[in-house]
Amino acid sequence: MKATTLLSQPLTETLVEHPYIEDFMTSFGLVIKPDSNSLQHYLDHLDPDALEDLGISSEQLRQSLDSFLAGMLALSDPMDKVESLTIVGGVDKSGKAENLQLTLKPGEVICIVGPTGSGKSRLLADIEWVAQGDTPTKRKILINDQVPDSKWRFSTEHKLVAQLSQNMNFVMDLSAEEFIRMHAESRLVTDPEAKVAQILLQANELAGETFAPDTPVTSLSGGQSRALMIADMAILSKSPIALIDEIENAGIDRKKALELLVQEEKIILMATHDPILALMGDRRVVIKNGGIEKIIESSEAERKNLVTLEALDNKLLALRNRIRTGDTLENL
Ligand SMILES: Nc1ncnc2c1ncn2[C@@H]1O[C@H](COP(=O)(O)OP(=O)(O)OP(=O)(O)O)[C@@H](O)[C@H]1O
Repeated sequence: MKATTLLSQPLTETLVEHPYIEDFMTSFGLVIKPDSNSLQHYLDHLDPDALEDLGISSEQLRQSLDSFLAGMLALSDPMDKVESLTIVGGVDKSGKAENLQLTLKPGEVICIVGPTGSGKSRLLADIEWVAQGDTPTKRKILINDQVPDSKWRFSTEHKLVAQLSQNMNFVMDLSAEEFIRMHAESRLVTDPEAKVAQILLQANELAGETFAPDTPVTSLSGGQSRALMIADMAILSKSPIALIDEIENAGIDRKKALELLVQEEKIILMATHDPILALMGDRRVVIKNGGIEKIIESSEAERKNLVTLEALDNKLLALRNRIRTGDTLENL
């Protein structure tokens, strides 16, 4: 299903095929009915004054709907299986060749490390854009050892990378359960209710503080909304690559979060300088001056130190909790 067809066909068809559009409009206080007009016609004829009363402009609504539909269509379309992703080296900022070919497989966790401005985001962007020597780094990305089909690049329906961004700005007035159900509905899964239940369960396991299914998404804490989005990404997203900026220590079980994504056979790329997360990764890609300088495999000796680091982390977490509850730190 192309977004253009979705906009031009009669609403009687669109709303049956994509029931979540109705939920989307309802969440903004708008009514949409199945009739012979198209979604485009509906959007073009919304009363600007009524929208103003609802606190949203026509452009904002359109933008929000576009990104919402892109996400939904990406979720609902079957994808080819990605068995491997290969980064073919390009050049660093001085033009020096990287001279490497790095192959990543599903179930692997790769950390991207390097100083500020070194090119970590650029590497992630090269992967997301499926670069073919046409970015400043001149890197090339292969999928299953081949130059990939351009659909990965140009179609919002085949997203290679699912990104967990740092800020979760929920604009919709929905409960956690309704929000997840809306995602699940767009998938042709046999039992969407079971998926919804599974996501809520996993999210609660990841979140430090549990939340009820009827909690409005806007009332979730930072850790809870992140936990919800990680569980949603692991269980519903079909994108074979999960890209995660730092999973900060916002009351979320980072180890379980990673395990959940690994279990779903995704390639996980994480830009982080957190020692615990770095050691949980299989490999660390070190970026310097815009190029991949080296690749470090997490060693046994490093992994052993994970226990010590976790103990330190728990100690800091306990101190943080004391600060949170108004305690003082004279006695550690
Ligand atoms: N190989 C390269 N050749 C040319 N320009 C590059 C190369 N790699 C990165 N750059 C450019 O360098 C700038 C900084 O890179 P980037 O934003 O990826 O750094 P970063 O490591 O993510 O930084 P931060 O940690 O501050 O977020 C960007 O403008 C990026 O496009």
